[in-house]
Amino acid sequence: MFSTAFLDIPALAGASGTVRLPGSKSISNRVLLLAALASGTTTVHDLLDSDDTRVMLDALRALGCGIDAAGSTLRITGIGGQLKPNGPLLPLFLGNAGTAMRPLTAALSLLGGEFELSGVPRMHERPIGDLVDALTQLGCHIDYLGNPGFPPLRIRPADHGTLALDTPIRVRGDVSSQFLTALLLALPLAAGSAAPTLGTGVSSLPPEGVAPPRGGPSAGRDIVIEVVGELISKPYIEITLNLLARFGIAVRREGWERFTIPAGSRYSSPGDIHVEADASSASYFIALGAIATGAPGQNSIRIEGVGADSIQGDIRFIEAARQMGAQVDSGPNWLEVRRGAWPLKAIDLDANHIPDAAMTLAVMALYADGPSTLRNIASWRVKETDRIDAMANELRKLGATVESGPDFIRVHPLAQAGWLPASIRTYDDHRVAMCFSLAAFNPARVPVRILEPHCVAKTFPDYFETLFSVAEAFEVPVICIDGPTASGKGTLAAEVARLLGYHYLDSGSLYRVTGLAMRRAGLSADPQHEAQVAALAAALPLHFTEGKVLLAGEDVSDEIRTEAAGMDASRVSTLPAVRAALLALQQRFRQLPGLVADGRDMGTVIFPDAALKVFLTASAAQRAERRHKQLISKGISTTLDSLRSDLEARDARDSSRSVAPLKPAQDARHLDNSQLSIEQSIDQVLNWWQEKQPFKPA
Ligand SMILES: Nc1ncnc2c1ncn2[C@@H]1O[C@H](COP(=O)(O)OP(=O)(O)OP(=O)(O)O)[C@@H](O)[C@H]1O
Ligand SMILES: Nc1ccn([C@H]2C[C@H](O)[C@@H](COP(=O)(O)O)O2)c(=O)n1
Repeated sequence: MFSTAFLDIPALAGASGTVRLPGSKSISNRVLLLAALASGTTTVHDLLDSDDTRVMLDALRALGCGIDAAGSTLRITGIGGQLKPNGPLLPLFLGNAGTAMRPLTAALSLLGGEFELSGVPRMHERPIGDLVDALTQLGCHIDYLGNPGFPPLRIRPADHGTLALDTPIRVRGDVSSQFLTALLLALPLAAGSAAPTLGTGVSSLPPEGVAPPRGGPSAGRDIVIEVVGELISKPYIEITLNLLARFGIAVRREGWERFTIPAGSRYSSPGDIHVEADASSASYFIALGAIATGAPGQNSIRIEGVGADSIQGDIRFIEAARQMGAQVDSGPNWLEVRRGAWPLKAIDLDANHIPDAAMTLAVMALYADGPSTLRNIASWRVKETDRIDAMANELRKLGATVESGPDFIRVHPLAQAGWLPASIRTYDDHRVAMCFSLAAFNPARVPVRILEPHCVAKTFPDYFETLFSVAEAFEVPVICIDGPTASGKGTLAAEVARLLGYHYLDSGSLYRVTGLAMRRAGLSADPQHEAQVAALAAALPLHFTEGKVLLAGEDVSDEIRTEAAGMDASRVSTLPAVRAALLALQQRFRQLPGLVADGRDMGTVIFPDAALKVFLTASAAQRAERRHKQLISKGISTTLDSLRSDLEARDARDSSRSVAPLKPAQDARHLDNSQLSIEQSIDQVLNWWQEKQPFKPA
């Protein structure tokens, strides 16, 4: 995941290949709650691992569920609809996860116990009043701890004997379908008791030491929910009903107005359950297939984990994408998408059935042949942010003309000359971040800056990595930092790479490993061994992982850092055949979203077209002192004098060799950091980099 302050996506030329997407958020959090309420153990496969599922899991753990994770499989031992009695007040933090806040509010109101449910500030602006009204009408006790109608909430135990289950429970369906989902998921707690009943006559005794089952005299009867107002986002209700059925609750539906949970309903674990890949997340890659072309013969994006027969409503995004011109093929659990009509065809769509995925259409509209209108999307205004305003603002920054109203957005396409390089604000909304990445395919070849890209952690932590695995840039940006030994190149380059979210190449380590391999093979850095050492360099079984350098699986990170290994590297690097053998390996590090490379010839030979080249120096005295400190801190004893004469010898050899000598590139910027702190050097390089970027401040 990119945890940087911003992520610059260079202009993208095309995309092709296969992506496997993370599990559906909607299915994951519903399955987690149902598994928690059921008795027995449920094994969940391919669960989404994200912020929203993490807050749900934390809450369920706090409620007493057993949770064991192994790879992409999770085993949940449910509480069987029973809380341990007389627990203390339990505070539960639910982040910005509506799929946790709403259903847990309903379930905890019926479970008994005292709870305080809170979230991030935006969660405290997301309405929950209609659900609280429905639960209060039923006899549950919920208090607002902040603004009426919004979390945070305090929940106190309800008296199950007095729950008003004789009359239908009425809930509004026109603000968020999650209110109805919450009731459907939770109300079997009141219907599923096996205590004496009015309707079925079934009875049994609770196990010893466990609180009496929910329900009391009101249990054992059908529970009816009536929807007030036109129900929005119906496909999400279908997911809810589908999963309830998997857990043994067969809800009867009459139209979209009336839902009946049959008397005696009781959650029963299906044992194993698989989570489909997220259809809303698939929308970005369906759009990618529709917008981008790939190399000849690789002209499609294949999406694995979800197919057209998905139970998720957002799968109907495919219909909208097809309407805009995408060619979509599908099979069991896969989709394949390629560009059809180009430019895309403008669309006028009632997008009420695909509210989340429809945001992707708003960005696709920039590539269309006329204005596109998305209607009936008032729910966008009460999501992670006001998505109508957010999309309109950010699309305008790209240069687009956008009209919007209470429940619609109209986006005009952009001509090549109209595209602007924009810093996209993401409003802590994962979907804003993800869909605006598609703007990087613009024909004007301007880059796109995504601010706070880590917000994708809500549902798709590796979104950008997945995009970059199939996308191709016109040019991947490179920053080169060359200079003599111990000038601080590595320290500076690694930190600049981290702050920009770029890859990092420590080219010296390749020469150091070659020197080590040479020694181990009993060779020397002399012309008579040049071909053999070059052959070793060309086939180095090298692997970089978590800051370690592995040679044929062996961790050689420390061994290559000694002064003797540095000298060997310096010697081996004078051999032209070795340098040639390492050329392609170094250039392969140039990958999206960018690269920071340090060494001696990064700017002169390996990446001569780099956008920024820095030649870093410091006085020999300073460098010897820094290296001395560095070695002493590692417990290696040495003297300042010997270090200084070694580094001067190394500088002399590196600068005087015939091939790719250490020297500043003609267009390099010089930075003498003798009197600068590490932070000052980093700031200087980042300022130089920013000066080269076309983005206006956000
Ligand atoms: N501006 C600076 N001020 C003070 N110390 C610094 C500065 N930059 C780097 N250092 C310190 O100097 C030491 C050497 O830095 P570093 O290993 O990054 O140098 P290098 O140029 O990559 O060396 P080599 O080429 O030998 O790998 C480190 O301990 C680092 O913390
Ligand atoms: N691009 C490079 C990088 C390194 N070398 C050689 C010369 C150095 O003395 C030696 C070790 O490099 P360090 O790890 O100290 O950066 O490797 C080179 O020739 N070209």
